[in-house]
Amino acid sequence: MTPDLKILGWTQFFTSQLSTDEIETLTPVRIAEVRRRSLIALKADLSREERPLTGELVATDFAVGDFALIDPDRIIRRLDRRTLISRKAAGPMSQAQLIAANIDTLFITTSCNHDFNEARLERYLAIAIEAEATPVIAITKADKPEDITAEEYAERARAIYDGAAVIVLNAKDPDAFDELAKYCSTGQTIALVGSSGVGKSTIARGLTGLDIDIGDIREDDAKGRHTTTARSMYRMLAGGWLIDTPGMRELALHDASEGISTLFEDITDLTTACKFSDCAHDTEPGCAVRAALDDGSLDADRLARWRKLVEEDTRNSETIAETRQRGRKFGKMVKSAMKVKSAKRGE
Ligand SMILES: Nc1nc2c(ncn2[C@@H]2O[C@H](COP(=O)(O)OP(=O)(O)OP(=O)(O)O)[C@@H](O)[C@H]2O)c(=O)[nH]1
Ligand SMILES: [Zn+2]
Repeated sequence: MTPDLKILGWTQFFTSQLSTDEIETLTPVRIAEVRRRSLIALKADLSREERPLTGELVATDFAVGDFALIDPDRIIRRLDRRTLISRKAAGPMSQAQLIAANIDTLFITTSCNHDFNEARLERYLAIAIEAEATPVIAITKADKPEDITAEEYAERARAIYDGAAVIVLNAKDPDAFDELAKYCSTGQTIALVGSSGVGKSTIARGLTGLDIDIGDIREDDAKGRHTTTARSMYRMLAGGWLIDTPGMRELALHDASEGISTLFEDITDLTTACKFSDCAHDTEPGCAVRAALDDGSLDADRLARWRKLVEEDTRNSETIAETRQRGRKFGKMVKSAMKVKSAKRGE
């Protein structure tokens, strides 16, 4: 294993998954693009090579940012991920779609104006924590704050979660990137999320020196054609990688109960102190959550946001679980129908 692989974001975590045989015969790569029937593999010399998806390998099992092993002709296997960001796909078949793998830091972007919103930040924080990526809150437009000062926005952000660094910046100032750069050095992989207009593309351009538009990659059109071949992995000036895939823009919360528990650790702790284990924190006697509200140690707004987030997560996670269940039943039905057919044909 050559140390050059570090340039791709490779760590001991991935080396430990390889057999001696694999180390001798196969090439580790990072997946830079997932197409319908092939993958674009990024090699340690930074060249890109296409490999067809053959045999058991299907596009839906891969995400941009995954590490895999290839030989001169094929993809051999995907390696276990360190982190994974997925989303709930739109439409009735609400499956989880893989958005990006092995992200170290998620820059949650907002700005010093009406975009700043605790509930929105908490939703992204829960996603980052659940994915096991380090959340960093980047607040742009510090040069023209609205209503309150930039430092006051930073204070509000810091009050949300002490596990996230908060950086206030003017994304149009080249010096602003010094503070972000420490998350972007060789071996590191980042992604940017946030609403339209908060400055994601401005930050991405500053970090890469490339003329890119974050979140602007169109998804497949209704006829299932790929409408774009835009890249999804960009090398940053500091040496790391920025991943921007279709879907990063519409991240919705799902299966993030752990992320929510960590983010709202105070409330999680209170709920375990309620008299009834299925307490709805409503009118039940012995409710520790209500007691905290009453003595002023718990903020009512924060509790309301927690409730909404838990509800959203539960709703979305259920649909995904149900879809999976349906899919499995359908698969079984097809299999048994085929068995009947082949039995009829005397196979
Ligand atoms: N003054 C100031 N303007 C900024 C800052 N960050 C971004 N802008 C401006 O805000 C506008 C939107 O920035 P973008 O980088 O396009 O925002 P985005 O998040 O990529 O938005 P979408 O492309 O719509 O998703 C542009 O005109 C930027 O020049 C900042 O820190 N200060
Ligand atoms: Zn309770």
